[in-house]
Formats: sequence, structure tokens, C-alpha cells
Amino acid sequence: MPQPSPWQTAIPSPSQTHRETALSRQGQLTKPAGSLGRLEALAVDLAALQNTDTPGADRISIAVFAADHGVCVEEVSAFPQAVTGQMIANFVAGGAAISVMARHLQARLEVINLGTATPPPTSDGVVDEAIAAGTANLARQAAMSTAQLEQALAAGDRAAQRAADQQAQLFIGGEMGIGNTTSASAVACALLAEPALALAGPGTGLDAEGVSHKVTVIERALARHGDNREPLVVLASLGGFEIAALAGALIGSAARGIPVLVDGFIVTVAALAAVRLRPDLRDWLLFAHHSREPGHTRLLEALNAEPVLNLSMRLGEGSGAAVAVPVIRSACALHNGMATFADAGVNNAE
Ligand SMILES: O=C(O)c1ccc[n+]([C@@H]2O[C@H](COP(=O)([O-])O)[C@@H](O)[C@H]2O)c1
Ligand SMILES: Cc1cc2nc[nH]c2cc1C
Repeated sequence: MPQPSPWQTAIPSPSQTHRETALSRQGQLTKPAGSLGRLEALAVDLAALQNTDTPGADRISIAVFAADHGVCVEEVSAFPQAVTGQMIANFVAGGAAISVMARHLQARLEVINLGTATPPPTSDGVVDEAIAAGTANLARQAAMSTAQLEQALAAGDRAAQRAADQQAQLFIGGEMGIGNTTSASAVACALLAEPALALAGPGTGLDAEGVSHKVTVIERALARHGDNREPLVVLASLGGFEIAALAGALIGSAARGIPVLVDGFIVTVAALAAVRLRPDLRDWLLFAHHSREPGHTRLLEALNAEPVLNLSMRLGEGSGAAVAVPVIRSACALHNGMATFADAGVNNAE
């Protein structure tokens, strides 16, 4: 009997008992009901997901998935492709935004190389999951084979297993890949049956002319792909290794009972593909921030997601999710530490 693929494993249901206990506690804490706004719902969601009365986000696992994209030959990015490999080295050297945030949060950071066109200047400390030296040019052919897609999904699942081994209370997936907003936009267009114009944006910083060229490249890819919306077919045809690995990591985290804090545009596309594949994943996703990349608004709406922050960030790497962690920690500290009306001898509303 062939082994089931990792993304086929069961995803548990959040604990209804802990949700109810947490909701009841929120109603007894010394504050007018609802006055902590979204912080209340965040604490209640985490209590249900973590199967506990005392939710927390002290132990965080961040995995940054990096890969190159064949579609870069179509000149769809403001930056050269070599930056992907160079940034991998910067992530492990500690100089990237996500490296700083991981230290700041005392989170575990791992950097996973799914395959770059130019090898990183150093691979010390990088998890090597290289599949190929980047995907094929999705404007002209399928980005990857189904075997490569399975490899990427499995690499993501292994990252989720390492997070579980560390007893992570929260998983953050980040990404890095020059050209990946073209791939992510194309995947989103195929899944949502939207035109390229609705989802393509500047990415790392294209001007208006650059964005129109990117739209024509995505239109070509969509015409080649046809109207198949099956998530695995869409990922193989239009995706990237890091996007597919993220989809595997999100499903793998949920399957192991670890809630996920979703980052920006590219991670949200991976989340959309993963939710289409496994609808029960949706319960396990908290949305960290609203990216400046214009297509993110449509994606958040498709996932019925209300992100915690909107700071006009558009960096990727998991940086927006990392910046939202102090808010999540605040929600948990308040939930766990506040006195109840009864404890404090404060009168509740009539
Ligand atoms: O996360 C986001 O919302 C986001 C929005 C725009 C760009 N990025 C990052 O920029 C890179 C892709 O941009 P581009 O223009 O090369 O397609 C990639 O490494 C992403 O991490 C990330
Ligand atoms: C420098 C740089 C850093 C990044 N981090 C994520 N995407 C990126 C793209 C560029 C260009």
C-alpha cells in the first residue's frame, strides 16, 4: 500500500470545551464585556486550538522557505534573481528583518532552501531541501512536475514536524523568492477565477509599466494553464517550491495541533491553496497583517480573514507575522492574568 502523502493526514478539531471555558472567563474578567476587542477573540481562539485554559505564544517556530522562479526570465521583478540566494545567507547570518525579529521574540528560526538558481554564498545553518535550481518558467510550461510538488509539500511537512518537536505553540511560515509574487498571483487567479489585473501588484517595487508587463506574463500563464482549479494542479502549474512547501507546512502544523500565524501576500496564497486542499485547515489559521501588495485584500476576503495589523508592510520573510506576535502575547497575558469581578470584588454590569 502506498503511504498517504503528509498533506492527507487528519487535522484535529479545535477544542470546543476550551473555547467555551475561555469565552466564559473573558466574560468574568474585570473589564466591560468586549472592551478588549479582537484581543478577546485571539485568546479564545488560541485556547481552543492549543487545547488549554492558559493560551500562550512563548515558544514560536519560524520557518522561512526560499526558492527561485523560472518566470524571472520574463523580467517580472524589480530585483535580480541572485538576491534569493544572497538573502538566504543573510537570514542565517542574522542580518535580515526576520532574523532580527526572531531574536527579539526569542523564537526559533530555520531557513529552508528548496532550490535557487545561484547557490547562497554560505549554506551553513541552512536546511537543504533543494528540489531543483528553481522552477521552470510558468509562462511557458508547468512550473514543476507532480513529483517535485510532492517533494515540496513533504519538505514543508518536515518543517512542521520540527516545530512540533520543539513544542511550538505557534508556527510562522515565511518565504523568500525573487519573482514569487508573479507565481503567487497566478496561483491566486487560478484558484479564485480572477483576472491577472485583479491580483498582480508591484511586489518588490515595480513601477506601473512593470506591473502591466507582469499582468501580461500572468495572463499568458493563465491561458496556458486553462481553468482547472484543483489546488494540486494549480500549484504544480503556477506555483513555486516555497509556496508549495508552505502549503505542506501549514497543513502539517494544523495536523500536529499547532496554530499558524499567517504572514503576507505569498503566505496567504499558500494558505488559500492549502485550505482548498484541506478545508478543515482554516480553523488553525490566524492572520497577522494586511500586506501593502494590493491583491492581498481579495485573498483575505476569500479566506474570510481579518488580520491583526495593517502597517503597510510588504517584505515577506514572515516579518509581518513576527511583528504581530507581541499583540498575540498581550492577548494571552491579559486572558491568563487578569482578575475576575469575583476575585477583585468589583461590581459587574447590572
Ligand atoms: O509578503 C508580502 O506581502 C510581500 C509582498 C511583496 C513582496 N514580497 C517579497 O518580495 C519578493 C517577491 O517580490 P517580486 O517582486 O520579486 O515578485 C519575495 O521574496 C517576497 O518575500 C512579499
Ligand atoms: C532585499 C530583499 C529582501 C527580501 N526579503 C523578502 N523578499 C525580499 C526581497 C528583497 C529584494
